[in-house]
Amino acid sequence: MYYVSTRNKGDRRTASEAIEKGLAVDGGLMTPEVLPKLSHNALDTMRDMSYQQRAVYVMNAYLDDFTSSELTAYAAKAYGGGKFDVKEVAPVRQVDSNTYCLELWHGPTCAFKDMALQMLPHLLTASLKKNQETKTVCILVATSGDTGKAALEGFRDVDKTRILVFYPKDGVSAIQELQMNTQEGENVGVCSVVGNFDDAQTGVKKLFSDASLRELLENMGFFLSSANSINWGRVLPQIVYYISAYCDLMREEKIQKGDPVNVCVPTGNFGNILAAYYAKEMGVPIKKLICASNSNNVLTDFLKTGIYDRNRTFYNTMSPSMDILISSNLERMLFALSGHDDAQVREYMAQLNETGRYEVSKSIKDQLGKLFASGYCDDAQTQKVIGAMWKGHHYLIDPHTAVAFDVLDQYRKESGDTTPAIVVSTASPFKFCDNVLGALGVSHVVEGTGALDQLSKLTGISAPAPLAGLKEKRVRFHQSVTKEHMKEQVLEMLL
Ligand SMILES: N[C@@H](CCOP(=O)(O)O)C(=O)O
Repeated sequence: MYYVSTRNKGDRRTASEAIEKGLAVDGGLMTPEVLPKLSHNALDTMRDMSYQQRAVYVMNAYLDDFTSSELTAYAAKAYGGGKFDVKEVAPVRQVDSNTYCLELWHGPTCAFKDMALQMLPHLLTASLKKNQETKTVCILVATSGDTGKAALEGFRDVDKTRILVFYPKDGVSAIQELQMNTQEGENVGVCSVVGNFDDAQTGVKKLFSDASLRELLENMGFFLSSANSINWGRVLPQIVYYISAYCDLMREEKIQKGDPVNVCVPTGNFGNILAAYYAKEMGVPIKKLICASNSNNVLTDFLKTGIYDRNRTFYNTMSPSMDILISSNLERMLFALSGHDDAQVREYMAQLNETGRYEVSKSIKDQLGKLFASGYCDDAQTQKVIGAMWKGHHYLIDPHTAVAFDVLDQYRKESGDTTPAIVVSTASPFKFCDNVLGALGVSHVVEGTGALDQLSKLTGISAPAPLAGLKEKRVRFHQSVTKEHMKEQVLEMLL
């Protein structure tokens, strides 16, 4: 199978080339030329498999230049060896008669990004070898909180890699910031950017297209790649957990093979819900893809109207990982729904770049309407949902997950659709303990890591070990730059 740029189908690469480079040279996103379909007995076959085995089964269909035994070794390292605090890796928990929660935060950094960023380093380093790459890969990451830490942890001290993370100053939670700034490892760097996530992400994308930087780095023995979901190696492992969740529900006899389910995904950069779309296209009976946003509701409006317009107020919310107005992975969706019309995608992206706005064709709009439902939830409502979930179900959820539960509720009320739904839970509530405590009615929240103990005491639930251990960690990174100075920062961090 080959991968093509969403902006130029003529740019055709193997899987290992797509993963190694992260982004196409024209700024497009490398995307499978053809989506593989699950065979008619694939779900039955995977039903009784472990998460690791399912990951190999699914990834095999996409990665022609990797062998099954290579993928088996990566899956064992990524998801085994005690890296996840539950043996199921991505457990599905029943909340009520037709609502399930897919918990994706049992990994080393307590967010769903671990599901892909424990795998990507194996895929990327193998890709370097397969393509006889001698230079060191310099991975640039823009993060609104979760990707950064997961990427740092995944690539920490990985041979032939350097990783540099940019996050928005004042745009991540206190725990997220501490997780990143205390990161250990010889090949890591972290820096805040004055501005919001879009500033950081646009800044990183500019660095990718900066020919003089590329040349300079080449002379220093480096080349650039990405650990954001623009890299196909990030999206692929995320497809696995949707298929796995469906298999778990079959195994638990909550559903029969073929029964439809809805999925509700809190998303900002569109990578997580895009992975659910690919799972659906492969043959998982997903009926509606429900896209949940916070007050940065650019995706809600887009999916309802076909008009993408980022010219609006940017809000810093209590679900910061979704504080995004330029949603990178939508580009892959447009490529799929336009029938791989690279010229059309180029045109939309040029308009987005120049005016901050584009309107998709009627055909794309109609397809979006059939595939997706969308909604958003503000901070006040997010707090209420966290409180109600704890009171009603004794289930502690983080603000992003609360946004998804609320949007699912809105969808059900509006549509009357009672299809069993899987809500995607993207982060441990302890990552956002200050806001979670507030939602549970605590008026005096202790500063810093003390809030972890406070939440633990209040709920009787222990903080995940990697977060509880933050107290002992030394803060290593303090740098902050304006978006105009990110290039200098990259060079400085590499020296
Ligand atoms: N929510 C993300 C933003 C970056 O998204 P990604 O899917 O491209 O990694 C974060 O937590 O950093």
